[in-house]
Amino acid sequence: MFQLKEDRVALLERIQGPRDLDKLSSEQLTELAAEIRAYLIPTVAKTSGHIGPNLGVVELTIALHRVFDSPRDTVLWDVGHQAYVHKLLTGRHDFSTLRQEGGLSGYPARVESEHDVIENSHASTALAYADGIAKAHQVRGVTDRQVVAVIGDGALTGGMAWEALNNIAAAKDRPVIIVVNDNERSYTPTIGGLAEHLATLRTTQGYERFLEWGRGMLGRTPVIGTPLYEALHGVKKGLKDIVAPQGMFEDLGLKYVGPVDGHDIAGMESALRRARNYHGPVIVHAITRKGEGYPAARNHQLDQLHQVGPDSDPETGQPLAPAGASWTSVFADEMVKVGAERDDVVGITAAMLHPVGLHKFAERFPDRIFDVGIAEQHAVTSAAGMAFAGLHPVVAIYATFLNRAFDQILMDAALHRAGVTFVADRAGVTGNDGASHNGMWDMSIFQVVPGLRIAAPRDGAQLRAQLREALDVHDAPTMIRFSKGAVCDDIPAVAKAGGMDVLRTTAGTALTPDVLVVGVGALAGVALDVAERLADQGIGATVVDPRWVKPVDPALVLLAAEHRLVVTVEDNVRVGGVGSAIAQELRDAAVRTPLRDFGIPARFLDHANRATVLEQAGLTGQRIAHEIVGLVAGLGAPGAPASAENAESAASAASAPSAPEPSASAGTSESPNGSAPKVTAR
Ligand SMILES: Cc1ncc(C[n+]2csc(CCOP(=O)(O)OP(=O)(O)O)c2C)c(N)n1
Ligand SMILES: CC(=O)[C@@H](O)[C@H](O)COP(=O)(O)O
Ligand SMILES: [Mg+2]
Repeated sequence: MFQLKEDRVALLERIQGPRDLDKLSSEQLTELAAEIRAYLIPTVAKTSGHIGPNLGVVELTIALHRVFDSPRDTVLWDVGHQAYVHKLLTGRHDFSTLRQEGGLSGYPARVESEHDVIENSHASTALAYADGIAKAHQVRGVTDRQVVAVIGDGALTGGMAWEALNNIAAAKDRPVIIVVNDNERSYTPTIGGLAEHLATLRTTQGYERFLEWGRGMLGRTPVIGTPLYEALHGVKKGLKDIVAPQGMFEDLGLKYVGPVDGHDIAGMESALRRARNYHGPVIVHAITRKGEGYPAARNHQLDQLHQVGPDSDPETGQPLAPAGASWTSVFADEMVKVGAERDDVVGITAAMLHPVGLHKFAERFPDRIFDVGIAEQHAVTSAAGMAFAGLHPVVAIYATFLNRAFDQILMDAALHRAGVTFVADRAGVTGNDGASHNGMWDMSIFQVVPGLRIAAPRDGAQLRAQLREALDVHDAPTMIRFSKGAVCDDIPAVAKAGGMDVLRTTAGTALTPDVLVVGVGALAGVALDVAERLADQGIGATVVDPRWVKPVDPALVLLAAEHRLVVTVEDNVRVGGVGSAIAQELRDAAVRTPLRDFGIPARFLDHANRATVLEQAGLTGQRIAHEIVGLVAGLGAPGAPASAENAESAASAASAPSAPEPSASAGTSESPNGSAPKVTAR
């Protein structure tokens, strides 16, 4: 039974780097593994994080850092959500600030350690990195450094992984060591032919029985020692070769080592040494258990506590405070209703059935749900096929992961006018998962897709309505994007303008409608706050929610012409976002009203909670209103017609840096929008 003893970290404190592991006996290594679990479970319960995946790689990571010499040898983690043990063994012992502002990243981070390489939390990339590094070693004549990539069975279902395997297998003289961390799950059990094949390799009866016998007989007591263990391991391996057919990895040309008990440090070390000494492309197939050593995780039917917290109960892994309605839960419930009304509607997930809210639909319509594995590109094009054959697929994928399916949306869906609805969950700033999880680019990159229509609901009622509107479009792809977390309270419209909802006007006040504030999606509430603050300064504002942000509603252009300044507020990068699209429409219509767009700077943003990151980006009512007051002053006397000169003076008012830019990850790409946004004269 797992004991929660946060103070039991005596051995761990002695591990300042991987080489300190060499001094530990096998008994001490086992104790170290226990200490790591005892530390991570209560700590991550407080901070939030991926406890299940990390408890599944404790022994694997210890063995890996004993056999290889990071950072001389390069150790790569696919997704990287399972790199906490790696961090602990490379000198980072304080996880109390995990995923918090200024604290430890939940993924590898080069700024934290020379042992960290891949910061991107998008799955299925590690093998391509490994292939590239191995090729670089070959070109540069580097022969004394290993490249080791740890990839989960889930990440192995991603297309990029197979592109890399194809390349890695091509060169028998180019060493790449791939450790497949096979715990049979992504969040839920991994799907597809690959999962079946891994199961074949894993569950060959004779091999399994022998493994059990070997484990029992050996007990791995010191008295038996490594030589006998190695010998028996060789016998076990030989047996496996007899009973387990040559696997597809070997058919591909990769040396296959395993399957190995990933929780057996000595066994893993033996397998990793064999792989290291092979001097070619080799796969070590490690069998692990997600949440190992933590009953609350092992018994967690849904996803073995893929992630917990913040502020969850370390004994149970459950949140201490119940969560309210989220954007995702509103979507989940509406999909069940739609599913009952429309038998052409099907759901598609990329290995994230529950996180994207399709689990209820799946329970009700088990024949109309498709989990494609971590294969977003396949999800999109497969959906285009379904649309061609008469279905209306709803493809629910986090906005950040949808980025990788841009070409499929552009060419396989939009070019073919496929009636597919994409639901971009976690759109906008997500925060604690760091730079590669923010869904902050979708309304820019998908702006360029001909025929694609994009909706950004401001609340649950609008999400329900816009989902249905999207499902009524059969000759073009549609996209609905909404944030992570609690759904915004319903905001009623006071009027309509074209397809847009007017949320506030100056009617009934002494104010003239100087400013048109366009509040996009979840930031509609911020737009209303801006208008309230402007009114306090004697500036009249009209607030509109465009609802469908692509294409730009013609009524918005007309409204802009009736105001002296247009302001857009969006939870998306400014570059190429909704504000840019509206500005272009105003230019094309020769409407000279100056426009100021507020959005996220095109930078990689460090992890912090969503509210903090939005504040850092200046996306608060107070900051925006403050800047608008200056801009309106620059436009001249109230009621004076907007002019280029006035706009220029307003532009100079805007040129002074306003909000401090959000803290950015290392390697930040400067962007033209790195400086304060400017009013663009018409
Ligand atoms: C491209 C992409 N899609 C989805 C995700 C979300 N995601 C994070 S971890 C995970 C499951 C990964 O499964 P596996 O590789 O087996 O690792 P495990 O959690 O089992 O250790 C998924 C789908 C992601 N990180 N990247
Ligand atoms: C590692 C990964 O990609 C996801 O597990 C990520 O942590 C998403 O978390 P949320 O579902 O809480 O947004
Ligand atoms: Mg897995």
